[in-house]
Formats: sequence, C-alpha cells, structure tokens
Amino acid sequence: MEKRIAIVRGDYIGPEIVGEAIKVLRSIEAKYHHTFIYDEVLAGGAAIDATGECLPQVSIVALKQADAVLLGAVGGPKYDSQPANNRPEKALLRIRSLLGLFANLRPAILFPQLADASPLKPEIVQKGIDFVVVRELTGGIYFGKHETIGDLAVDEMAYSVEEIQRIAKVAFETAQVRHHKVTCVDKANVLDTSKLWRKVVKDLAKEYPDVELNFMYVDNAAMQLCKDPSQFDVILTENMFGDILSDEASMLTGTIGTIGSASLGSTSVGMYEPIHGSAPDIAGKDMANPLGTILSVAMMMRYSFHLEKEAQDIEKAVNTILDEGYRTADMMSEGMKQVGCQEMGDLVVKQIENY
Ligand SMILES: NC(=O)c1ccc[n+]([C@@H]2O[C@H](COP(=O)([O-])OP(=O)(O)OC[C@H]3O[C@@H](n4cnc5c(N)ncnc54)[C@H](O)[C@@H]3O)[C@@H](O)[C@H]2O)c1
Ligand SMILES: CC(C)[C@H](C(=O)O)[C@@H](O)C(=O)O
Ligand SMILES: [Mg+2]
Repeated sequence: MEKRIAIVRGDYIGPEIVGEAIKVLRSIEAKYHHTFIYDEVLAGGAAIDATGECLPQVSIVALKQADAVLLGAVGGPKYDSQPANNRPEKALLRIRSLLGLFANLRPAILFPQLADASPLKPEIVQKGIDFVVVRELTGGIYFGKHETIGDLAVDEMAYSVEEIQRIAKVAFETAQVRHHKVTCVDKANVLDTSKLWRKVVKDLAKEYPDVELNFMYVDNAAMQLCKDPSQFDVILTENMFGDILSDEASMLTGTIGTIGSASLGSTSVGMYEPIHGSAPDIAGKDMANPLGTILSVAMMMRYSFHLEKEAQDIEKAVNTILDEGYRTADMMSEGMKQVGCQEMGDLVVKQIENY
C-alpha cells in the first residue's frame, strides 16, 4: 500500500516524540512492504521561526494532499507574545478546520500495568478505566467570534443542528462497537447550545435503540470521572468541554503521555496526535513519553488506512514493553525500569520486528 503522510513535528518535545513515531512507521513499512511517503510540513512555532507565519500557504497545500497527518504538538512560551491570529495553536485549529476534522476520538484506557501510576485509589482503578471521549472539534467557542473592545472581551459559542448531528452519529457508532452506552456531557442548565445538543442527540438516539443514552452536566462529569470512571463507555461532548475532560481522563490512566487521538471527518483522511501539548518543561532532555504519539500511529493505521493488523502490532508492542517494566519518567513507579524517549521508541520497534 502506498500512502502519503504529512509530518508536522511541531515545537519543544514535538520533534522528539514524532521522531520515535516515525521509527515505528518505518518498521511497519518494512515489515508489511508498504510505502509511506513522508512530507515534512511546517506549522506552529517552527513555521513562525522559518517564515513568520504559523501556517504558510505551502503547508496548507501539502496538508491537503496527504492521506493522513501526524502531528507532535505546537506552541510554547517562545510564541506566547504572537498576535492571536498567528499563534502556533491557531495553526492547529486551522488545520482541523481546513481538513474538516470535526470528530476527535480520545481513548482513555488504563493499561493494567500502569495502575500504580494512577492517582485514583486502587479500589476505583480495579473496576477498570476504558472509555472514549468523542469531542466535537471544529465548532463551538473555539470557532466563534473572538473580540476585544476596550475593556470588554467576547468569545462566542454557537452550534448548528447539523454540527451536533454529525458528531453525535460518530459517538453512537463508536458505542455500537464498544459497550453500547453514550453519556452526553453538557451544561444544559445554563447554555442554549447545550439545550440544542440535548434535543438533537435525543432525537438521533431513536436510530440507535441498541445504545443506552444518558445526559450529565459537565461539572458533575468532572467529579464522576474521579469517583467512578468505570461508568463511562463513550463520552460525547462539545469542543471545549472535551478538551478539558480528556486531559482529566488521561491522568486517571496514569499519565497524559500515553494517550493518542484521531481527528476525523467525512473522508478517510485524518490527523493523529497525542492529546498532550509541547511540554516545554521537559523539552530537549530525552524525557518525553513517546507512547501517546506511537499509539496515535496505531490509530492512523486503523482509521485512515484500514490496516488493522498493523495497528494491533503497534498496540501489542506497547503492551509488551509495559509488561516488561519499561517506563518513561512520567509513568515511573517503584521497581520499574526508567528509560528515555529514544530508548522507549527503540524498544517498541524491536518488539514489532520480533512478531
Ligand atoms: N495538540 C497540541 O499541539 C497541543 C495540545 C495541548 C497544549 N498545547 C500547547 O503546548 C504548550 C504547553 O502546554 P501545557 O504546559 O499547558 O500542557 P502540556 O500537555 O504540554 O504539559 C502539561 C504537563 O504534562 C507533561 N507532559 C505532557 N506531555 C508529556 C509527555 N509526552 N511525556 C511526559 N510528560 C508530558 C508536561 O511535562 C507538563 O508537566 C502550550 O503552548 C499549549 O498551547 C499544544
Ligand atoms: C493547543 C490547543 C488549541 C488544543 C485544543 O484546545 O484543542 C489542545 O489543548 C488539544 O487538546 O489538542
Ligand atoms: Mg487540550
């Protein structure tokens, strides 16, 4: 199979973790005789450094030609004084919007080997953590009007019926191949957008009689995630709530460093990135956990290329390495073997080569 992958290495730890994910892509390529063409694309801070613009036109052209995009993370203190429309984070939002990637799947799955790294009590962790946040990604407050007039700042939040329907459909279909439960998280006791979400999601649920649907206010959901995360199967939510809850959910599984994500639209083109940011505090120290990015590559194999065996190889390799006790600093616990970012990548590749 021949596929074109746009590579956005990004800023701070971005190039470190993407470097390890590319090692994994190359090992899959060699093992299964695929051809992946890698297009290096500048976006975010690296693009500002090179061209002054956070998302140059040449990058947009390359992104539009890709079958899939792999992105590390963008942003960081060096770029915080950029004007709002040229911040690295703006490039990320533009890419999501340009490629029509309205559905962001963020699995929160606890590897049993990492139970000791979870901040939750053992009796809560033992019940299992295995759910997916289905986050709406191209609407809501992120894409509304942003305006500052003198002493007043406004961020507008809007959702249309169609935007809600298409993401809710993804959530119901995700639940159908999991444990048949959708929890729609909103703030319908205050927000009109949330009231519309409830109506649209309730109507659509009639087409999915095999899926149980419940609604939960976002403040309660934040609490329930700590109290009993085993109650969740698919969390369906709007853009900003999904951003916040997925970081919270990741930590319940031990570390934000192992969680990957897929951003999908109505075609097979997708963007794959860990859910964490550019971690400026650990950049350049070979300390970053590359597993979230490597597991995002597994999602790329599955969702964009329909290469299930390849996806499973990557996931199995990560599992084995964790079984063998290897940990980066962020998931370290007593008796485990601490490794750096590059060694972790090498260990995963060695496993894949062994199967
Ligand atoms: N998708 C993205 O590109 C993306 C996502 C989130 C944040 N950001 C940007 O990243 C910058 C830093 O943001 P932040 O500090 O709020 O969040 P962050 O996720 O970068 O870091 C939060 C904490 O988690 C740790 N961490 C994150 N990823 C890790 C990994 N792979 N291994 C080990 N530890 C890890 C960091 O060291 C830090 O202590 C900001 O500019 C922000 O806008 C980008
Ligand atoms: C960097 C930022 C714009 C982004 C978001 O809020 O979507 C990030 O936090 C994420 O989770 O991917
Ligand atoms: Mg986030």
